[in-house]
Amino acid sequence: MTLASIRGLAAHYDTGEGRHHALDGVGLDVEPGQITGIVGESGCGKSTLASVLSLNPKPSLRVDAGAMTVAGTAIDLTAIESHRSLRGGTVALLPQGALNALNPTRRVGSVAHDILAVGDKRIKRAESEARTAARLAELDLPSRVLRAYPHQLSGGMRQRTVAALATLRDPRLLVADEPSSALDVSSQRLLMGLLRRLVSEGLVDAIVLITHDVALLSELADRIAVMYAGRVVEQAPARTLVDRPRHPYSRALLASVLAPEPGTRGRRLAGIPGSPPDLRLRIPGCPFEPRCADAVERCRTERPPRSRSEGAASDCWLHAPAKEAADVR
Ligand SMILES: Nc1ncnc2c1ncn2[C@@H]1O[C@H](COP(=O)(O)OP(=O)(O)OP(=O)(O)O)[C@@H](O)[C@H]1O
Repeated sequence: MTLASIRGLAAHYDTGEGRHHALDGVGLDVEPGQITGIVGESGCGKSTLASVLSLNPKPSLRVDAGAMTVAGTAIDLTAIESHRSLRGGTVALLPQGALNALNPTRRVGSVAHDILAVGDKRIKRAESEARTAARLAELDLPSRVLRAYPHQLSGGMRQRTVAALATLRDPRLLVADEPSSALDVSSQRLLMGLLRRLVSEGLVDAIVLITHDVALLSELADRIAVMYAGRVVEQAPARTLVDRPRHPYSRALLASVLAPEPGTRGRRLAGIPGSPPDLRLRIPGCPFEPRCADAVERCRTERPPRSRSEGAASDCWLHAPAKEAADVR
């Protein structure tokens, strides 16, 4: 059974400069036993989607429409806070930046005790230490980490410690939002191996991994969802997506490099002209149309339907079933 499912999710932030439609009708299925990767350029809505999926949205986010279920529970998207009891135990977030995620003034064991006490108020210190030490050991960390402050750990150890804490209550779904972006290459490898192990050893049922790194996802993910301008424009088994991307944006993404954007942790697509649309504007058709070499008139005016083939789905008029696309071809 699908572990988490999202349908037609639309959400916005109101700012002094106008309303940003960060998510515009997103659909996503997360299957148990799998790592689902979400990839896309800076500002396409990845973190916003991760925040909703992990039941941890920014207070300023407003959901306009959509439906979501997680581990059999229907989530009230207008009152996500009301589901906070599912955080940690059912859904957990592995955040970016291990250093910021750990409290510098507290020992790891003491933080771990508080996390476990959320699920079991009467848990004894000895038991929480034993359970935490076991989870640390599964991530190749010695039990002395229990008594360490964050600054006493190396960067890679800190990130694994954060992963241990995030999974301490054996969440069914782990949402990892760019967890490796601040790490050196060898710590990145360790962390990615760890994510794979968490799923293969059943410590979590499924992982959603947000990244701008398509190469990494092609090695690690079972499925990949490609986001553009607040929408998931294509999702497919990882191999299928890498070998035979269908959506013109996915093809451009795979053919190009995502170049660092100065002053942010984001990435923008280099190598194809133009830039993503301003999310304050409502886009009636396909948001990639202005940059798409294959676009036709209808792409500008009508939202492309979802077409499916070989376990893959893409939203593009060029792949629409013959009846719907009759006047395109
Ligand atoms: N707190 C906020 N207030 C207002 N607008 C926001 C807020 N957070 C995000 N946004 C806007 O929502 C859109 C989606 O942002 P989001 O952070 O989800 O994208 P992203 O794909 O995760 O980007 P990045 O890869 O740079 O982290 C962007 O246009 C962004 O400017």
